[in-house]
Amino acid sequence: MSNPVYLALDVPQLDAAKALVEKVKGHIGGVKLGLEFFCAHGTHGVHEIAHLGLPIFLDLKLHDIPNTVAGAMQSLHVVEPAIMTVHASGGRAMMEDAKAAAGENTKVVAVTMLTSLDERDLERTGVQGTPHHHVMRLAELAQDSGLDGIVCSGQEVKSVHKQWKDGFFVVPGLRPGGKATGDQKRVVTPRQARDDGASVLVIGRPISRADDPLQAAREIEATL
Ligand SMILES: O=c1ccn([C@@H]2O[C@H](COP(=O)(O)O)[C@@H](O)[C@H]2O)c(=O)[nH]1
Repeated sequence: MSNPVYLALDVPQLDAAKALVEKVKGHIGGVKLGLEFFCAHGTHGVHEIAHLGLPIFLDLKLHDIPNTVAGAMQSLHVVEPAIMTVHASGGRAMMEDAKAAAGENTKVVAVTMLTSLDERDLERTGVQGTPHHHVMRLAELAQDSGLDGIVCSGQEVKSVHKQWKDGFFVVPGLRPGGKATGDQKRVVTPRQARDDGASVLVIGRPISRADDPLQAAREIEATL
């Protein structure tokens, strides 16, 4: 089985980002580039990281009207990402159009509820119910919209996997035992998420901010 760990490369300098990937590359399965990286380096930066030879997950969490999101997906064909994200709360038409506009080798997955939020945060945005209920509802919508899978926390992935047998599940908010959670609220260990059905494990700061990123990546790999 290939390594499910995608390193979240939330590093502003391109040279530092490339050096980090070179260092840990034998112990990860892919690289996740998000807003911080893309706003600083755009498609040029994505190409530079892609040249290092690992699959690219472009996590831009697109959320706009269907026509705009479809246009953005088309513009991003040039970087041929293996995985891309849109927000499930953008609705069915937006997700359908995003999938139709994506490159044929790109999996499109929908962010359900950010792992930095808990039930109280949900309530404050006017949504009633538990995170579990909210994620299950948005997962069903993403599936009905023809997407490949969703992004959810490790606390929901087991239930989602039962409901959507062949779905592709991306799980961030992962912390090896005892590591600082920072801004993440719905957290599990990488091993727990993998055992519960995650297809991709997104891990950033536990590797990128470790005193020794290579050792941190090796230790995580050894738990899987
Ligand atoms: O719900 C979500 C969706 C995306 N993310 C992204 O994953 C990484 C997590 O980084 P850590 O340093 O391991 O916390 C980050 O790039 C987020 O943008 C998420 O955390 N939660």
